[in-house]
Amino acid sequence: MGEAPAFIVDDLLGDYPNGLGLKSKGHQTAVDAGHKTYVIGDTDGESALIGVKVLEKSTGEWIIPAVLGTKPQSSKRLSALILNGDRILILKGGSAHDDCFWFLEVDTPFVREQRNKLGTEVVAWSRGVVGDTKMPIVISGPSGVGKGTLIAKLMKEFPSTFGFSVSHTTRAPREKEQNGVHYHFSERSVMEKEISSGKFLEFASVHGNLYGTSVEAVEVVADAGKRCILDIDVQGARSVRASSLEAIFIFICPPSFEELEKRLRARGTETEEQMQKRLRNARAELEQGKAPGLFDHILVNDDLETCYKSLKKLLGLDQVVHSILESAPLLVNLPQDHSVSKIGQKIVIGSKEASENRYVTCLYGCLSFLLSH
Ligand SMILES: Nc1nc2c(ncn2[C@@H]2O[C@H](COP(=O)(O)OP(=O)(O)O)[C@@H](O)[C@H]2O)c(=O)[nH]1
Ligand SMILES: Nc1ncnc2c1ncn2[C@@H]1O[C@H](COP(=O)(O)OP(=O)(O)O)[C@@H](O)[C@H]1O
Repeated sequence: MGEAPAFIVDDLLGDYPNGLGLKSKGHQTAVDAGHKTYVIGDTDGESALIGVKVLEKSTGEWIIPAVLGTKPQSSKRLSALILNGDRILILKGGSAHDDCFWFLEVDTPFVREQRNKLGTEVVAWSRGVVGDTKMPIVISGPSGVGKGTLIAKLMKEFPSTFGFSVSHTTRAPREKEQNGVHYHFSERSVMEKEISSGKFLEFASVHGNLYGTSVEAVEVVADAGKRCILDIDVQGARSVRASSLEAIFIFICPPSFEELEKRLRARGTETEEQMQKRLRNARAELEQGKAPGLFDHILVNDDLETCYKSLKKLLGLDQVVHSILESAPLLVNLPQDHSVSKIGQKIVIGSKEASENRYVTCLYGCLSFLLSH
């Protein structure tokens, strides 16, 4: 294989006029996206985290954007590449495999929505994941339909494959629920503050309480190399659909409304008043769940074992001998001295320290490394 054309984005900084406050080149990198230039790196010389500044090219105005998501620690050597015109892949030289590449969303539907909501420039970080991470699974359905039961069965049968996204909620814990396992139980004022600081991928008010999926909840599962399961309501599913997190959306229906009420009563976790509220909301949720375009699959949970079998089938698990982690990801630490370029659908990371280029296939939010020869 010949030498891939290397493109080190740091080189771009040489093209900038003086007086832009840019520091030593390796600590920063600049990428053009439409009529804006994003300068990423050590932007104030003080923070230990990677900063972002945006240059509006038509006016020459610098903007400090609102930054959502967990910011990466700064690095001595950064390079970057724009993907699909809406997100920037950032590589941190000399970093460990679990910290070496990140995505900065600059114009995805999620960022655009946040920009409209906040009325300011917005960017959003997400950590890249090495390995063949499959798409997260979003499971929705009315209270008492059996979402938790089905998810528990899946996690029990495939413990090394699936990880549960532990949501935050302001509702009180039920008797057997553990903080940090079933939910992160939170005060409303704390959660509201965290919502405005951009901690959540999505959030919604459900049955009178706040519920939200933090960016970290999904990252923890991905970092463990597992496939993430989200148990969220229909509003949450809609937000995830609008975000750049690609997922499979499954809606669980009861065989009848009477059966739903029976299950909810038999579970015995709600007061009569709460139960009535959940049943009222169930009617609307069932209608929204069946609306076209939101859910990829609708399963009726009549007989539990039959429904569980159907769930496994649509997740491609029905034939699987229990060793999902067959192909262990090839873990590499990104060398300090590297270059990055895009050739067709492939992203090529060239390394002067290694004799060969490392070929990387880019899936969204996930890079799987394939060594080339
Ligand atoms: N949007 C959103 N909904 C959530 C989240 N976590 C849980 N939910 C939903 O909130 C609703 C109430 O959940 P919960 O109080 O545990 O009651 P249950 O559905 O009766 O088990 C359910 O529809 C959940 O799917 C979250 O992080 N975001
Ligand atoms: N297919 C089923 N048939 C009968 N009962 C079920 C079935 N699926 C779940 N259940 C029971 O219904 C109740 C509600 O299930 P749960 O998983 O807590 O629902 P959700 O998480 O959707 O609120 C639980 O007591 C559970 O044991």
